[in-house]
Amino acid sequence: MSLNRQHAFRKIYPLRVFGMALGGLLVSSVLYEQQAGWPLWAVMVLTCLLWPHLALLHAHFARDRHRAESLNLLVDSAIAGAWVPLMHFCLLPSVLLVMVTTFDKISTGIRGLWLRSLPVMVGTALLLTLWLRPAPQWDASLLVVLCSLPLLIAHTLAVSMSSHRLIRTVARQNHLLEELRRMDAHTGLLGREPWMQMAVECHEAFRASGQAACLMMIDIDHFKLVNDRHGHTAGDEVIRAVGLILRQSIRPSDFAGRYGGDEFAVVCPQARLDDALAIAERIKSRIEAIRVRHVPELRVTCSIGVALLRPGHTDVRDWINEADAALYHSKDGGRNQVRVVEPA
Ligand SMILES: Nc1nc2c(ncn2[C@@H]2O[C@H](COP(=O)(O)OP(=O)(O)OP(=O)(O)O)[C@@H](O)[C@H]2O)c(=O)[nH]1
Repeated sequence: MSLNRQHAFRKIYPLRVFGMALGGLLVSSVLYEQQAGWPLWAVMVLTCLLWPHLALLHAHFARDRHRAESLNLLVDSAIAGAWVPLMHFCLLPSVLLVMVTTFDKISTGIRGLWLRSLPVMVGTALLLTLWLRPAPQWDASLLVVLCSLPLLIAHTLAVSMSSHRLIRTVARQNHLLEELRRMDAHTGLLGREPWMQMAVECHEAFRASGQAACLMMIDIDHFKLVNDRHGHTAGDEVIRAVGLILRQSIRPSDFAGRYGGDEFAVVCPQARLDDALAIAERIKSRIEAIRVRHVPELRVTCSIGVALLRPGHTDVRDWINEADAALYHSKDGGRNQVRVVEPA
């Protein structure tokens, strides 16, 4: 049983005190209009003013507080049902009490609670009707209408506010889920597909408005050896460190993704080749400085290929291929370097 469910009664307590007090105002107006005797006034004090505190004590001292609070909620329904015949079926307050109590059950989110509460409410109303046989007095005076308003307004406001909160929470969580779906969990960089999507958009912007951009492919050198010599845990730490370095080395407008196992890709929109080369050199030297805990002798380098977006790149694949070709030149040239393929 979750801690939250066990402590829900504390959250319900002030709402019950407030709601029952407004219900008490409504019931009192009917009792006043119908010139009820003291026993009914005593029942009103017990059910509307004392009951919320008794419910708190009941849940607080129960072994299973969630179960006790569920029972309290059913007692709320029994009270609402009882007041229908006790108010001689006065239409407006009766409907209001029944509706508010039922909506409250639905809004607890406890599965089937409102359905279980209905027979309790109807049963109590029926029993008291059979016992007391009250003569119906359907009409509500202006005083009763006025005394219904606080409960009606407060309940509508409370329901709207809680739906508003719920909608905002769901929207926030959806946004977070979408972010997580786009991210590579290991490095905090974009996953390959979302990165590719953004690269396509950048390529389209270039075709539409000639907006310059550079792309770099980054591959860790001899990473298989890192794994073989120092173990996969050390390899994983290197991958994580490279992810962090990329995030810290690029400009806010750039975006970096994990392209494959030990291969990363960065797009720098509105960057000239010189700007991109400066970023690439920064990344290269920061990767050289990586040190892994427990493996002080481990040294890491990377090779980087950079390509400027050109009209000859008919789609994003051409652009990536050119950066890849530059990366292979860098590997062939002895690794740990940044290369650009000079356009033919
Ligand atoms: N520890 C770890 N290893 C990975 C991960 N992803 C890929 N690898 C390993 O990275 C290695 C990549 O090796 P290769 O692409 O063959 O090349 P390399 O050893 O880096 O050599 P060069 O690229 O030619 O310098 C493979 O052995 C993969 O198993 C990962 O997330 N963690």
